[in-house]
Amino acid sequence: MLRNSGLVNQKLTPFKSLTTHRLLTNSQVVLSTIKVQSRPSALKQAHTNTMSQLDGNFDGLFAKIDELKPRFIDRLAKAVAIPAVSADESLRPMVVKKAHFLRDELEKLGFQDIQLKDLGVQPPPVENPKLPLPPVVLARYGNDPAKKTVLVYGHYDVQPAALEDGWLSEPFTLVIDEEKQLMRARGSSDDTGPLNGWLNVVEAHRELGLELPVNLVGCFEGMEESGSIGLDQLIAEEADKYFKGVDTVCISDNYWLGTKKPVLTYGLRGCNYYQIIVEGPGADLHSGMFGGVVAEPMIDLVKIFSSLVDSQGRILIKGIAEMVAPVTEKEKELYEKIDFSVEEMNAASGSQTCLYDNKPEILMHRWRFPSLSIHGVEGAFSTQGAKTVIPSRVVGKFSIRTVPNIESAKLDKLVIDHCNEVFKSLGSPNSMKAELIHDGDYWVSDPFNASFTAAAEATKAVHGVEPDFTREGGSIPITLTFQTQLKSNVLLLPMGRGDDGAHSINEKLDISNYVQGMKTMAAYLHYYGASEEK
Ligand SMILES: C[C@H](N)C(=O)N[C@@H](Cc1c[nH]cn1)C(=O)O
Ligand SMILES: [Zn+2]
Ligand SMILES: [Zn+2]
Repeated sequence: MLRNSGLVNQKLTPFKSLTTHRLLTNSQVVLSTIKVQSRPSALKQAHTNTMSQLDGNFDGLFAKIDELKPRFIDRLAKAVAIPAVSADESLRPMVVKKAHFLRDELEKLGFQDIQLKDLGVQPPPVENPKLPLPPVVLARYGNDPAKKTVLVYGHYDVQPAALEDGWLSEPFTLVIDEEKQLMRARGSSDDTGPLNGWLNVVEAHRELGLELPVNLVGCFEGMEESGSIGLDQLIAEEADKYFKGVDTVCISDNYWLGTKKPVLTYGLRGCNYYQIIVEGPGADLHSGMFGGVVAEPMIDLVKIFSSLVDSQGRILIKGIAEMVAPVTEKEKELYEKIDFSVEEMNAASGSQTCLYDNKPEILMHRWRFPSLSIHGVEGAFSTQGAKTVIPSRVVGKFSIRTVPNIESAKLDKLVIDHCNEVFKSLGSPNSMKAELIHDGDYWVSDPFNASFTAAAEATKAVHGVEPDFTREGGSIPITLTFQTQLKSNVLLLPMGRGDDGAHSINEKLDISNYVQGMKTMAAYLHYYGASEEK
């Protein structure tokens, strides 16, 4: 049943299927080692020819994308209907099912050499030691040595979602809001919509009988929302095999900063995710009988939690601030030029809870300072009502978003030592273990290369404006691995808006962002294919 609380006069349509119903620090060093090679003139000619197939104008291609919109929405509806939540062990079969769905779609679209790469079982910490990791789906479209090769990455897993969290409709049913012209479902923006975008771009070319201007290599994973476990190794193994010849990498898995201006992204924060396990009594206890008599794990956990961060968002763990790269004068100028406002920030959070009252501070705290977030407690009473229980075992979850020049291993040691010291100071008879669940490094790149230029041209062709160049507060753990292992540039080309509600309730993708996003992807491939440099 659709729940429509809070919105009046809203037309809701559950979608029926058509057929069935750093500024530069670490990466600067890496980039300086990438050689820009001139391509032989015959190859340049080939690229110019594919570009000239369009006669320098995208009208036909864009019109085809517009025409195929219902089919593309249908593909998205089918994809989001599979609850591929990588963080929920019980839903792992659904993640695998979505990989199979993706393979079938790729097959139908004529992709070649489709492979489902097995990554083995999930390493600890994990409840089920035999839990299989979902496969990485590899596919290519075209293998013409005269063309450049673009690797497109996306993830088909999603964050958890439940109607009772406050969704207006079933999270795994695509609902079209006709009035707002948006599509609501978990994964619509992060990242099923953008991933589908690449498939749709291929379909539009096929329908037009238009040759793709580049060779496409698809790399689609099912563990991004859980730290991309296993993918680093696969990329290292396939760098000179499946990924041989890749000229550049394009990732569409982040968001515009606000709601109006398209952006291209050259930086991400990293994410180190930890858990604190506190164990005490042999079973959950009656607080009337045992309260004040036994040491309560939840009280110890709350004490440790409160020692991590203050209410102004300042991290209290010693040694972290010292690792953060200092802000430079040149850098400060950049923030002023970005199109963003405190009001947009408040609108996106649905509140007036922003800790800063000016754009540069907001942007710096989102992009270039670390943050520590406390996410939740496993094992604690969390439903409605007033249960008088003492939980016997609680697992607290928190993560730190990392930035240049935080060293991941050093951070882990600082965090775990801190938790051990605080717990020791409590004098509790309970036991406590603090550990890393997964990590992924930050990435900051140089946006002055052919791929970013092509994306800027594509943005101009679709939206009529120059994009802003932004960094992203979120993380895509595998980005730096692509850059270093494939010795290639990486471009982040977002499709959705800053208010899409990724990871939140009522995640959505505006229909215009889906359609314009695909046009931008398509034009990007044409501009990049025709460019003279990598
Ligand atoms: C930006 C991207 N779409 C995203 O949401 N990434 C996740 C990845 C993650 C999950 N755990 C650790 N990293 C994120 O930034 O939370
Ligand atoms: Zn994502
Ligand atoms: Zn995400």
